[in-house]
Amino acid sequence: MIRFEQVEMVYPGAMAPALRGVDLELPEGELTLLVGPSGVGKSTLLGAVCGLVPHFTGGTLTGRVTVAGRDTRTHRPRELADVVGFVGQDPLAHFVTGTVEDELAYGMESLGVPPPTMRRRVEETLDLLGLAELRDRALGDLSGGQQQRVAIGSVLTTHPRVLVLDEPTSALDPPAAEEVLAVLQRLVHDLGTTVLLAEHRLERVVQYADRVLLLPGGGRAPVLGDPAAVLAGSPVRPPVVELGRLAGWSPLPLSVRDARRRAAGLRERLGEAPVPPARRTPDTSPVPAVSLRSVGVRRGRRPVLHEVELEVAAGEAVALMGRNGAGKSTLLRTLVGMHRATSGRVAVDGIDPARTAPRELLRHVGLVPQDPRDLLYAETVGGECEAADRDAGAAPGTCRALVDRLLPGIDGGTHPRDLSEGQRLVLALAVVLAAAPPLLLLDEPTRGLDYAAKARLVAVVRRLTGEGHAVVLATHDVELAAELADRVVVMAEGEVVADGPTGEVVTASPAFAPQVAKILAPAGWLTVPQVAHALAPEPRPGARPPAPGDEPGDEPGDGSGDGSGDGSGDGSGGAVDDAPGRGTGGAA
Ligand SMILES: Nc1ncnc2c1ncn2[C@@H]1O[C@H](COP(=O)(O)OP(=O)(O)OP(=O)(O)O)[C@@H](O)[C@H]1O
Ligand SMILES: Nc1ncnc2c1ncn2[C@@H]1O[C@H](COP(=O)(O)OP(=O)(O)OP(=O)(O)O)[C@@H](O)[C@H]1O
Repeated sequence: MIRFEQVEMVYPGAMAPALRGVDLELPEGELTLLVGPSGVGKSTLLGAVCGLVPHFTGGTLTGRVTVAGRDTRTHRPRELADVVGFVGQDPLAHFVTGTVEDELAYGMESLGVPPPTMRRRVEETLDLLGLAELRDRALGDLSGGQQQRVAIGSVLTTHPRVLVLDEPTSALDPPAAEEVLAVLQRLVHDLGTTVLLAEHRLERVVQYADRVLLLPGGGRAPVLGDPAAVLAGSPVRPPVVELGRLAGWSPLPLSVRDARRRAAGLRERLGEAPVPPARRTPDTSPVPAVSLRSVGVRRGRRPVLHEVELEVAAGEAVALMGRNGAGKSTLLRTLVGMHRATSGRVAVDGIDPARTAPRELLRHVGLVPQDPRDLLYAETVGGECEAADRDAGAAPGTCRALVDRLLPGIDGGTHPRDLSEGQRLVLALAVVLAAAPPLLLLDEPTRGLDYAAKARLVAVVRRLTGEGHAVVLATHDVELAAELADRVVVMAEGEVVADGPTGEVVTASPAFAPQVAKILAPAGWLTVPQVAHALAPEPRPGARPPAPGDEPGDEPGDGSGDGSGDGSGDGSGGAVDDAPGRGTGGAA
């Protein structure tokens, strides 16, 4: 159905091809999961299937890509629209109408679907994606996850034979992600739709995949095959596979269910090993990093936050979780003064952010927004980093060093617009981390990040909390919350509905539980590094067990720091083989 013949793609002005030697065929009626390190070329490959590459991006595509027999280089995206539906990484950029309902209908209108059919499909899709209440809403006034749902819905209504989706669940809350994936699987099984989907959070998707297509990077050829077989040799692996490797299970499990069936022996081995206690809550400094008292916030005329109470101490890492539209981003934006509280009191590092000049505010708090583009203004990565160092009064080179540490191989001359999703996020993170304000706010900070980059981010943030910085992150990534947060705050409908130690909150609901917690329940393990540490045959003298959030090899005094040392520097995201769980005495 989708065929690549010796495909190579070079972007304008690029030194090296973004794709090389892709020669394979994806058969009809299967769900293929596209995986690989950040910046390796996944979006480029998807773009070549729907024609955006090279028609809209420019550059030179050699070889041939055909979809249902049509050559995507000689057919423009419009001429492929009756066959291929595409959901991109940035929904807002692809929206063509103003409201939710219009957007769901637009694709069908352009394909000439009869009005009664259109009406029926719009209603079905509104229900399917939980959008019924939002049908008249302006697209720009939706939360990130709500926008992503609309983007997916607008493509589903056209019933394409081929569906191409780029990280389609990256902004979705865990239950919504499951629903979307179940819908895609039903299309594949019932209608024979061909689905090609790129995703970093393999723990969410791999059990739905018929095949996995791996772009390993570093000049190695793509690998297409059975999911378990491909992931066994893949540089990117979900926690369930990491745990399987650690325990020596063969074949490797792909789902929590498979793993649970095999976990008896591992449970026994772990036996009496103490589950590491939650990290010591840091001493409360006289000035809390965040203090919200009965805070209410409106957006437009809509009340969005109600009576929010929240206190975050210096040195704490707090994860905000909760459904799409619950108010997480609004809360973070309120903490940097972008929204003014209509009631209650907001204090950040002792000041009211809505009444503080931006320059002064920078010294107290920094936000990495949900869309990192909102933070980036310079023409090049290098320029952005220099400006960040200047604004923050940091030593020259600070920001650039952070970029290299999080994701090696990003060229300083690249325009931020031309970065891959993960590369751009890393740049925005580095800009804010370079300033190292007392309070760091991260809104969904893992989109586009491979496991290795995520682990390095955890290490960087951990070091900052260790130095007394407070971190609040809004995230749907339950694995990240388990690794990074001391505390989890759950929001619903603009209110705080739960607030407690990570281990307690995430295991209280299957929606928030990380894979390891599900596999080894009722014991309290949350992450692979914790389990690896407990199994390590000879713990070094004086080594403490890792707490949630610690990265392998990031123990005090161990000097191995960020677990990198991978930098292949080829722009392929390089860091391919240091995912969490390695180097911890993996007693497989
Ligand atoms: N429009 C463009 N112009 C120039 N270079 C680009 C452009 N788009 C992407 N690139 C480069 O091509 C490479 C592959 O990017 P791509 O977005 O395909 O990666 P990806 O695997 O999807 O990454 P991620 O996991 O971060 O989403 C990157 O090095 C990126 O900087
Ligand atoms: N500009 C706006 N005008 C009016 N309402 C808005 C606006 N932006 C967001 N909202 C609404 O405010 C509510 C909270 O949105 P917010 O972005 O804070 O949610 P969130 O918890 O961050 O969601 P997500 O997980 O999807 O990112 C949602 O119902 C959203 O539709």
